[in-house]
Amino acid sequence: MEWKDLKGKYPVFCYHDFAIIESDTELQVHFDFEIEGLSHFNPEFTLKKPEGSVNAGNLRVVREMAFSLGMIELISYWKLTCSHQVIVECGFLDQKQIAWWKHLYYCGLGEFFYRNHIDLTEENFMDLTAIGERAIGEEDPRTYHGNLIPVGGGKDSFVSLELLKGMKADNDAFVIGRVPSAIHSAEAAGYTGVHLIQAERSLDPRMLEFNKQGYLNGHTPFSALAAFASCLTAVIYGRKYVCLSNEASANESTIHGSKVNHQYSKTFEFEQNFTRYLSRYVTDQVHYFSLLRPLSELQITSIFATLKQYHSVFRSCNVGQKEEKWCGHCAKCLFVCIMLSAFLKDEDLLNIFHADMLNDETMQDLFEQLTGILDDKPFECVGTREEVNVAIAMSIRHHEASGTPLPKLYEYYKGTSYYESFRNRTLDYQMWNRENQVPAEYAELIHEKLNEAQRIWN
Ligand SMILES: CC(=O)N[C@H]1[C@@H](OP(=O)(O)OP(=O)(O)OC[C@H]2O[C@@H](n3ccc(=O)[nH]c3=O)[C@H](O)[C@@H]2O)O[C@H](CO)[C@@H](O)[C@@H]1O[C@H](C)C(=O)N[C@@H](C)C(=O)N[C@@H](CCC(=O)O)C(=O)O
Ligand SMILES: Nc1ncnc2c1ncn2[C@@H]1O[C@H](COP(=O)(O)OP(=O)(O)OP(=O)(O)O)[C@@H](O)[C@H]1O
Repeated sequence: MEWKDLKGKYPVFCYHDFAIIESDTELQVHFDFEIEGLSHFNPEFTLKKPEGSVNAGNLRVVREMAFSLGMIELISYWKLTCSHQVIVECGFLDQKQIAWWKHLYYCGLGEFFYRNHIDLTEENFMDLTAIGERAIGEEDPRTYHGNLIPVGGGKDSFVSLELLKGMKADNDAFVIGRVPSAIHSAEAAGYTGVHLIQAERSLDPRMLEFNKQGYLNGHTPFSALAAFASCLTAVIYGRKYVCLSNEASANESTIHGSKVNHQYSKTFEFEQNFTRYLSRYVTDQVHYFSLLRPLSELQITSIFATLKQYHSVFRSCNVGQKEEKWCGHCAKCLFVCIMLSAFLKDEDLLNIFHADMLNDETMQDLFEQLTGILDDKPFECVGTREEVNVAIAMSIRHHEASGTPLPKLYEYYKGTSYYESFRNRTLDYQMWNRENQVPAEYAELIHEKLNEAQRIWN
């Protein structure tokens, strides 16, 4: 279906309402969205409550968070028709908030617009109005403490779990959805029982049905959803810090020379905007930051490569996520394999991935996209072109020093001009991206781990 036709046929999208349904053990938020003339959509978000907790739904902060969660959920339904007018009936937004949400939607849907050839601007893609009231309710009398650690199941969250293990008594791991690798990762790091918080998020099946019929579909900013969901959870559990594992490398755009970034809601720009919004409009008790923000993917991998006890558990592959396996064919699998090849031997890589990707010539296109030989990066959560090249150069040197034959993709790489540019490059363990919001006491933990990794690998 053509986006212009759909936009014309369905001009109005409504966020009618959100309802907090609460029992002694559970808090559920039920949303009501509608594309006028097409359908209502009623997704839900469900969270187990801590034992002995009071009625959270009476708190202003919980109502404001639940409303905001709906503001980010709605984008998955809005994208079916890209309706011009979006009317929010169940909450109030001032002009700054309206601009804030439009910026998030526009950048977070950058890949969706690009791949569907939708040439709208941030000014004209949507007219957002809010005609409801600001959330009211009791103020929260508690003082929050401890860490909530959202876990995705890949190497990055393992590094955060490891960095924060000294504070374990005051930590909770948090997983959205039934993601087996994430649940097993948290468990492997010792987070079980009440310290493993799981949230259920349902997608309205009518949206999935419209997808099948050919309505518009594409990437949505899942990490922005994770930001709101984890902060709501931090409020319910009285946790002060929400410690994400997004890295500096996420800031690089996917499409060369443009701002289109698959990982927009993992960027520092989003993190800063989000924390400002949170403290101004919702709560100043929760501090959302990414613990790994000062680091590159290669630095993170240097730490993860030392955590051998987790090598059989972690899964970074989004394709095989539901079956808890590495698909062995996607950009993320190849990217993680290249990163680890800078530190681990070929047989260790085979044990992890059960696929010999570096000898698989069908991976050459993805390999060229990751290195920058081709202009655009794959639409996946992968690191910068530069660090991919540095990892390959490091691995080639290790192979040559030990007299091990080079895998086919690295043999091919040696014949490209990229090899000449990168052949002597190595990881700078002490590199520290200053664009971060990591509290000083946590930064110290990262420095210690980096030094340890440097001692092991040098
Ligand atoms: C697509 C997505 O975000 N999936 C996350 C979701 O998985 P779920 O099982 O609920 O849905 P899917 O089977 O993946 O999708 C079914 C259809 O529904 C549409 N859809 C899905 C989610 C959504 O928020 N909006 C939608 O419209 C979709 O278009 C399909 O037609 O929840 C899981 C946790 O419960 C996440 O783990 C799933 O994330 C996937 C692994 C995934 O690949 N996500 C990509 C968006 C992705 O690239 N994720 C990045 C984050 C990038 C970012 O900008 O935030 C990453 O994981 O590194
Ligand atoms: N289903 C989820 N539940 C809770 N938090 C999540 C979920 N998916 C992702 N996150 C959060 O977003 C961060 C970034 O996601 P991403 O998938 O890039 O990281 P990862 O799974 O930790 O590692 P990798 O980059 O190797 O996949 C995670 O580290 C985690 O903090």
